[in-house]
Amino acid sequence: MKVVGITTQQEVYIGSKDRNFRINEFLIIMDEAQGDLMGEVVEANTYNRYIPLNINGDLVDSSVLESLRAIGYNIDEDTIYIAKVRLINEAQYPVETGSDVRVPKFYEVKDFMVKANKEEGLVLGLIRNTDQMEEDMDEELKNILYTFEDDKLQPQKGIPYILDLKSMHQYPHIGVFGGSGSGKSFGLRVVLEELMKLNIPTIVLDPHFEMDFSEMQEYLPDDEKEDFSGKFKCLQVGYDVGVKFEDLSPQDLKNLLDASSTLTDAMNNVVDILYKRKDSYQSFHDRLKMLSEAQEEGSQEKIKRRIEEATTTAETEAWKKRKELYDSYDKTCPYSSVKGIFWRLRKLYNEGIFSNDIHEIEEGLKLGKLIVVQGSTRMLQVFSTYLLNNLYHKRRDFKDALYKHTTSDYFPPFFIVTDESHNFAPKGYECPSKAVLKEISQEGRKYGVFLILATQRPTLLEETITAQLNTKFIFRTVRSSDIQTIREETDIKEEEARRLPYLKSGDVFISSATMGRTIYVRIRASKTRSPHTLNPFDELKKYSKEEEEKFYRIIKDKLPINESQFLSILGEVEKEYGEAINMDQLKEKMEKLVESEKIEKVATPFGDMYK
Ligand SMILES: Nc1ncnc2c1ncn2[C@@H]1O[C@H](COP(=O)(O)OP(=O)(O)OP(=O)(O)O)[C@@H](O)[C@H]1O
Repeated sequence: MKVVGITTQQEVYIGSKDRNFRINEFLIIMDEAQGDLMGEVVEANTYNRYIPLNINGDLVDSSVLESLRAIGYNIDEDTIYIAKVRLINEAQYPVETGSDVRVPKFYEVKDFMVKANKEEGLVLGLIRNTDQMEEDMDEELKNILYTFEDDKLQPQKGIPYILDLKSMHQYPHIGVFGGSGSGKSFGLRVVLEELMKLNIPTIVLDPHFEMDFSEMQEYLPDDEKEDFSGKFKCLQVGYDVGVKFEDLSPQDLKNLLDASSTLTDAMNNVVDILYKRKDSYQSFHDRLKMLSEAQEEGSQEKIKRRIEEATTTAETEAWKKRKELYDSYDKTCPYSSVKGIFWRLRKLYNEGIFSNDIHEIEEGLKLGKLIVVQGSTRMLQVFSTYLLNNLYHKRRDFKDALYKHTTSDYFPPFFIVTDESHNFAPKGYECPSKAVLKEISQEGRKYGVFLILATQRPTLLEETITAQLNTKFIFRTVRSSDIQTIREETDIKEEEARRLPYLKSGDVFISSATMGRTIYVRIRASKTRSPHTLNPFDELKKYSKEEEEKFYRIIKDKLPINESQFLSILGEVEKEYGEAINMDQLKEKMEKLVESEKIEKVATPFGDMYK
């Protein structure tokens, strides 16, 4: 392997007769004047005279061919391999043409590639095209992961990619970008497994109900299986967790109502006026209700008449209360805004938001657990605003108290992870969850609160947040507007950007400030799997088989059954089956059992007999 053609201080071409190059592999150029120079292949080509070389649309740099010829390559006969190599550090002078090139030893690249040990970092995958350096790699870096490729679990061949967790103190946030099916969720799962391994408190917003870690991948050998059950907890908004109304500040309440559906200025005003400290849901609800009912009457006279016409003391009292509210607030709180707030409040209540609190989440985080908060995107938008504000401020108060030498309850540093993050921090319009995420993206570092934000559409994510994501995982991306955003927001090179639409699922460019460059990685095989991995068609088959089994168990003891007996057994079957069944359905189910040869059907003078 030799340097060929015109060189610069940053870039050279390398030619070889017998060794094909791979993108992203490292090579060492032995420059006689400047010593060893490390470079990375950014483009690999083969040249054969019958097929003109064409790099990037330009016809081959004739200097490359000339110098190949000059240093003894038979370019008319042989196939020649050519690599474009970018130096890791700029050379002082242009590289000497004709310099020999060799593959580096592990210790020569170690500083570029390994920044943390496996006990303290996140073991996320394998650095692609580093297999040649594996032999003399440190023992503790060997055999620490598997990849899953070509439908098989593959042993580690190359240098592991270990994300340096401690460096996050300096470079705190991570972005995960990639189109549908590119391996984003799978990658997130691996990150979360690693966070659990290290007992890092983590909160995951999971709109897809997929971040469950109970099921192991089928491909995993027994000795690799790991029980995560004590390390994570899935909690559903509205069932397991919610907002304790009594703890809400007026701003929290406004955020919640706004997340439910946008508040006008007048509505904001209504909350400021009508919401009292220590209000319970019921007391606030009743105040809104009674005021709006009084406003519906339309005037003080009409309300007075209601008081006079009341037939019971309770009714009189209720209308007196309404009158009081009407006198105090009618002028400042327009009816439509009161109704608007009332309607939004009811909606949140009906969704169960106020039925619980976040105690379980706080306790889980304090124990170093991964807490998965599940709910529809809308519910999570509403709830996360409250939750994140709350947790972030708890952590902030604790740290601030430390600085000020005052006391505050301990609250640990933690990660916030979410898929579909553009829904929580959209570009171009305001939403309550965006404000808190923006604040954390800008200030979280100080307090030890870290973000991992995944999205299919980086273009739709709030720009000021994207700019704060110091480490970016870039999976396959096809949409040109997203590729453009990625190019603007990361240091990926033009050659890498061109490869983005063709990346395999699970292959990723990791652009990180710690590494100072982009690294091409295969995400390791996850240990656990998503509960949704069952193919929908297999699911259909499984479901109907289970249903058939269930029906068979019920009917087995009643055989033989004549068609004429259907009506008499229907009630009993229905009861045991637990669902309403009519005569036609009963017959259909019996026919299915005949079809699958579980039972037999014979014709008799009294109709069909099943046995
Ligand atoms: N590192 C990997 N190793 C092995 N298989 C992978 C890897 N990454 C992804 N896959 C496979 O590719 C498929 C798609 O991956 P995944 O579900 O993570 O995509 P996605 O980017 O999250 O898509 P979407 O945004 O639509 O959910 C999965 O079936 C998964 O099994």
